[in-house]
Amino acid sequence: MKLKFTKMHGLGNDFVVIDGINQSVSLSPEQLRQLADRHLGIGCDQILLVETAEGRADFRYRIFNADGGEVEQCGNGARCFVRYVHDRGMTSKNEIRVETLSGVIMPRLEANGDVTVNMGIPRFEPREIPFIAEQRAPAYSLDIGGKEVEISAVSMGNPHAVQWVPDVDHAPVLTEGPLIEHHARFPQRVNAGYMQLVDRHHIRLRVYERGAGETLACGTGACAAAVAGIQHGLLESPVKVSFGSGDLLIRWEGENQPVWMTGPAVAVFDGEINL
Ligand SMILES: N[C@@H](CCC[C@H](N)C(=O)O)C(=O)O
Repeated sequence: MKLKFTKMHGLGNDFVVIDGINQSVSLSPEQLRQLADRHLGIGCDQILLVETAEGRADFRYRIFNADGGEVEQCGNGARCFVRYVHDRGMTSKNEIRVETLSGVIMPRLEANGDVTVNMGIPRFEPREIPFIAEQRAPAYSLDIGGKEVEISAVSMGNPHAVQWVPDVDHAPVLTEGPLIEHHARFPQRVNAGYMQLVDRHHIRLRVYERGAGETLACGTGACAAAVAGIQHGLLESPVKVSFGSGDLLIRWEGENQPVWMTGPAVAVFDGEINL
């Protein structure tokens, strides 16, 4: 099968974006892993598949991690998705409704080319994350190989475990991240975020992503970290979230309110691959 694709990224979190409306696409987990492989395929953190909506939205978009697993949500991917459908003339609307596995999100293309996304309402109830705990708490203690680590658990449609560290540059992201990702108390695995407080409106963040490893940036991770910091009274909206590769702006007015994320989306090249 010959497949047309576009390589895109949001702050270096990179994607292979595939138009499943104008070409017929059916990809096995093995083919998805091949596309994502940086040596044997194109290379990316996630594969984004653009499809026709089933409900009353403008589009449906499906997200697959580099390990081939389908997931509910992707913040950087949502911004790239909007640039993709605009750049191809697939819509002329600046604000579009997009179906994802975790519900409808509403991204908006800004005049300067950045994209703002209403990422939906964060969830904290353990069963909604899902996370095994008797009841909701602002923080939980996790046993990571004999060491107790304090995390906040948040769902942005996908699961996140966020912790504070004094210095992200020296955080144990690569050693501890995989243990948190596969921790038995997260039955669907989890994205592990490490945040350093800079001031009440600014954090630095690294994320070990479920199914992809550490990425250069994570949009839902930025939302989850900002929300956890605001809930703990350490941060105030708006929050600038800095990755090594650039910044996202996150706004959240509190419980039962949606999280808004603004940031860039970049197309790198178009290509065609034989699978
Ligand atoms: N990079 C994404 C998140 C992609 C999905 C995540 N790895 C998961 O498994 O939930 C983002 O920008 O949010």
